[in-house]
Amino acid sequence: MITVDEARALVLDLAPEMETEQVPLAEAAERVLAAEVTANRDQPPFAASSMDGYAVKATEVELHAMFKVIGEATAGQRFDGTVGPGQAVRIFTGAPVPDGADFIVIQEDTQRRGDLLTITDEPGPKTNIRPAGVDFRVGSTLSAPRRLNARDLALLAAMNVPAVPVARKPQIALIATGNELVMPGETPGPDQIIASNSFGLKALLEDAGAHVRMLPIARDTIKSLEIALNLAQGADVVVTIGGASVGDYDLVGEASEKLGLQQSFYKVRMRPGKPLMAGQLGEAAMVGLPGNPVSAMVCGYVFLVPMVRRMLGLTPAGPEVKQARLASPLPANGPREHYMRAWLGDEGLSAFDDQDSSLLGVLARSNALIVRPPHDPERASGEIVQYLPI
Ligand SMILES: Nc1nc2c(c(=O)[nH]1)N[C@H]1C(S)=C(S)[C@@H](COP(=O)(O)OP(=O)(O)OC[C@H]3O[C@@H](n4cnc5c(N)ncnc54)[C@H](O)[C@@H]3O)O[C@H]1N2
Ligand code: MOO
Repeated sequence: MITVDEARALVLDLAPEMETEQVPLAEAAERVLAAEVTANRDQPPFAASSMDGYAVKATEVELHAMFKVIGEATAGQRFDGTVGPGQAVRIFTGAPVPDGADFIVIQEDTQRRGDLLTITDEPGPKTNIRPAGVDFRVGSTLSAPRRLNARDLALLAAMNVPAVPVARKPQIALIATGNELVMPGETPGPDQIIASNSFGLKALLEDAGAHVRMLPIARDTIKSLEIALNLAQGADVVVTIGGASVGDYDLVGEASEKLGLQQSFYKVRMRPGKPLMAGQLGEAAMVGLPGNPVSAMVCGYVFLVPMVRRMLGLTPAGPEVKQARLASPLPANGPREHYMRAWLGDEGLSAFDDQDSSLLGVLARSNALIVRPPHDPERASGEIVQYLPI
């Protein structure tokens, strides 16, 4: 059986690179910027007042100094003249600083009667002027690749960039398999349960930047699986859930091989997630996840999210392994790399007692997966271990 790292490398090899498409800025949130963007203007494009007040000459600023107000500068309409000795221009936040002025006295420090302005409080040394280009200049760049967040979008808008090149969203088709499954909201028969994995995986993969299409549940027959796999055509990645193990009704491998799957690997030395399968199915990459709900989700974090990141051109593709102190001890690990559901709090990491791979409740109460190497010995409280934030 191959290791998790080997399996992830093979999965990443299957991940197709996405082309670039242009999207309007208003639709670019969370998309992956595919090429560096360059500002073609300075911001602010002129020296601007940062306060409401009066533009004067700095050398004339002192308590009780008096000025004649000769005009007004607003945000959007500059004062065209020049501020001379003894003169002031009424100015508002964001307005261009008039020629001849190099200091803004805030209005709270002044008293005005008609055109006569007096400084009534010590203004202090701050000029209240934002130099031209202090935020960014022509040629400033926003680097790529990057997932565009709210802050990036505000900056791009200020740069006057109306549309951006982004990586096309990977299209992922999700196929739940099993005679026992019905959709949430349906009435299950006495031996049936609700298909849950697709919902967790859809949220996880869309959060990573993919577009996910949930296909109808496939039943445990070759024919039904073939129909579902055919419906998945057009997807960049086809993900099946369940039917991956060795039981008589675990037919995903057989059905996909009938359709021409070139298998890359089957089974990984990990827990949960052992019966993972991956390969190339026509134009698409295919990943067959184990059906146990936690196994499917853990494989989502460990393999599918990295795959989406690779397709989007993000680096590193692999999950970010962190380190933290154990708040409670851990038993020795077995031969498989173990991803243990855990809670990371102020005291450190605590693994949940029951790690059975059917327990979604435990997964929902977790915010970390402790990563245990094969044959890791017992660990005491206070020891440092590796974990994935989830
Ligand atoms: N004799 C062996 N039995 C099993 C082995 C093994 O090595 N030898 N491996 C076990 C491990 S580990 C796992 S993981 C599971 C994987 O099984 P499958 O991928 O074949 O999954 P199913 O049998 O179809 O389902 C397992 C379990 O999960 C439930 N399930 C399936 N799909 C969904 C879904 N979309 N939403 C919610 N729950 C789902 C299903 O009802 C079963 O309870 O095999 C072990 N067996
Ligand atoms: O590999 Mo299974 O996923 O341990 O439950």
